[in-house]
Amino acid sequence: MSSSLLLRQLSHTGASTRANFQPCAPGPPSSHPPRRNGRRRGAATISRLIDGQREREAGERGRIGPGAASGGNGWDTDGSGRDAAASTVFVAETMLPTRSGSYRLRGYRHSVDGWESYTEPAVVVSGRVEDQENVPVRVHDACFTSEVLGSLKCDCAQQLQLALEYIQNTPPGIVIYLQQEGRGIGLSNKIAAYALQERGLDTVDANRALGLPDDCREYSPVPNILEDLRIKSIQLMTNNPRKLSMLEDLGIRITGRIPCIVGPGKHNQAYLSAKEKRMDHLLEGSWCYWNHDGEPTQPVAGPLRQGSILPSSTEIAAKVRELSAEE
Ligand SMILES: Nc1nc2c(ncn2[C@@H]2O[C@H](COP(=O)(O)OP(=O)(O)OP(=O)(O)O)[C@@H](O)[C@H]2O)c(=O)[nH]1
Repeated sequence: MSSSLLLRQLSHTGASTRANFQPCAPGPPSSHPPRRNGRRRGAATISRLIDGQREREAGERGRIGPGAASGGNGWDTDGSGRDAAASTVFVAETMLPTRSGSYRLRGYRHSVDGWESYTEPAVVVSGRVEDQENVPVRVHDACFTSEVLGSLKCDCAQQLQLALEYIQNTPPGIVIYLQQEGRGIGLSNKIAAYALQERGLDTVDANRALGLPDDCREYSPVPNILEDLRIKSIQLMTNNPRKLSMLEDLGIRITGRIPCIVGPGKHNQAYLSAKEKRMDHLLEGSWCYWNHDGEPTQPVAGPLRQGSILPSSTEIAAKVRELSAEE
């Protein structure tokens, strides 16, 4: 999709330029975790690579790849003790020329289990974000099928492109890219869910039929990365109320929402409608996620809680066979 079309779509919701963007009125005092010693409760420490001994050791053991965050296992984000083992390490920065222009690209490593495993958040930066308020931020989760293969079944790749072009055209802004494929269930589980969607289930029921949560993403790297970049407050580029409230619960100051709506196509119409009807995504371009009573809207599905156990790959494969045979 061309840049101008994308910007027209933002313009439809009033967000085409920074000049005409009106941040939402802030909601009621949020339930941010209190800070201990000036630090956010639950915020992990950002340490530079030089301090990352355990992280280096984990790397040497070859444990790179989806960890607790992407599998959604063992990480409790309900506010009680999420700080225990999470930390984020800045690794390096480079300039990256792309089709949408040049960006600073920053690499991080993030662990929620004391570096037994880790994920690699990447951050795309446009303009000077340090010490700024109201910085447009897109928190984007991996979608191999659309971003690498060009799948038309969802809107993920277009949303990523929209965000990249937005921050390029109206800097400053950042895109935080997290390895949480399939809303956190992982690639093969998402493929299993797609197999069931071919048989008529929607994006929510397909996950449930496999015994998987609707959404088990967690965002613990985000406050650390914002802190590392000294970003004081953000305007979140999203249509997803769950993401807004989860980030707010992590202590992030959200001063506004920038809708991230892309036009529907033949192949993703059903998906977009399920996101709106079943997952409460704000796909009609509303500016505020706070409702008229000043309360944040409630997320429809919580993250996995500590101790939750996902079905094994054998169980998922058996379930797909069983449901296919029932037809
Ligand atoms: N389980 C599952 N995951 C999907 C499906 N289609 C896309 N995804 C994943 O969904 C994630 C993106 O989530 P979305 O619900 O599309 O959007 P969002 O990021 O929550 O909300 P926005 O910020 O408004 O984009 C990516 O990790 C994709 O890999 C699907 O049918 N099933």
